[in-house]
Amino acid sequence: MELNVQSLTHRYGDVPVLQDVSLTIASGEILCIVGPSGCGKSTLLRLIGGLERPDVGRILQRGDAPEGCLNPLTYVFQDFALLPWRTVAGNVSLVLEDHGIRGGAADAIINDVLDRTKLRDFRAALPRQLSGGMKQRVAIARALVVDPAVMLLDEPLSALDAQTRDLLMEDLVALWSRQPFTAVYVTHNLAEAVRLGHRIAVLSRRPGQLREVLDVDVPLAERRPGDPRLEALQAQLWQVMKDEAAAADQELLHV
Ligand SMILES: Nc1ncnc2c1ncn2[C@@H]1O[C@H](COP(=O)(O)OP(=O)(O)OP(=O)(O)O)[C@@H](O)[C@H]1O
Repeated sequence: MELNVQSLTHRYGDVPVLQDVSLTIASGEILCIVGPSGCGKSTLLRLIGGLERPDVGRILQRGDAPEGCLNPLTYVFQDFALLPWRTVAGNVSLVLEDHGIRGGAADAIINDVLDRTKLRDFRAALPRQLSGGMKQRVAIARALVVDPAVMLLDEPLSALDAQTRDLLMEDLVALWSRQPFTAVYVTHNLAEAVRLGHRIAVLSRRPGQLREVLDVDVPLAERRPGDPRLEALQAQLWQVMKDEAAAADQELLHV
């Protein structure tokens, strides 16, 4: 399924947050959204996911969701948002229960997704027993279990240390390589964007306007930390963002 974001403009009270943002997210593509702090990245994701309605503009979903898709759009948040009293398998199964899928049919789907996210040995663990990286794997498994048409990820790795972030990025690439998914991935981390995005959309400071969309021509599976092609792209991104980030920083200081 392709997403077509058309001329989104949004404000909260007197504060304009997004200004005339248009984007297309192709089926099977990971689009990263970067931009200075407070420029409206999370707002854009919420509008795309239908959690809020834009003041102006619209989001069109084109094409069919995958066969077996239970929810066309699913979220992965920075803070994992797991139910602490449910096991790993229990957190992942919740949405299946909501759809009336139980017993053997549910087990087969859960086992598959736990295998794909390297969680099979942890199915009976509770969230409090897990590291941050494992908790986020559970959140990713919970998002994948509905076979979404599009995954919406809001700073999913920001709460994790650098090594864990790197492992999770490898896992996301492996997941995508095995079974490509469509994703919109918000991050303030440019290294993450060049590692995971097929394209990277750069927003200006608030109100966020689309400054540039860069293609990352290196195949996902070939991307490694320290790759000079990715570092050059990251430098190019920073060049686009630098003045905007500095201005956004000043705004925050003087509020
Ligand atoms: N529900 C809301 N009500 C009022 N203002 C809001 C609401 N949500 C966000 N804002 C404001 O809108 C602006 C954009 O917020 P948003 O979280 O979308 O930006 P962001 O780019 O994701 O920020 P960050 O990089 O800091 O996470 C900010 O000024 C924020 O304070």
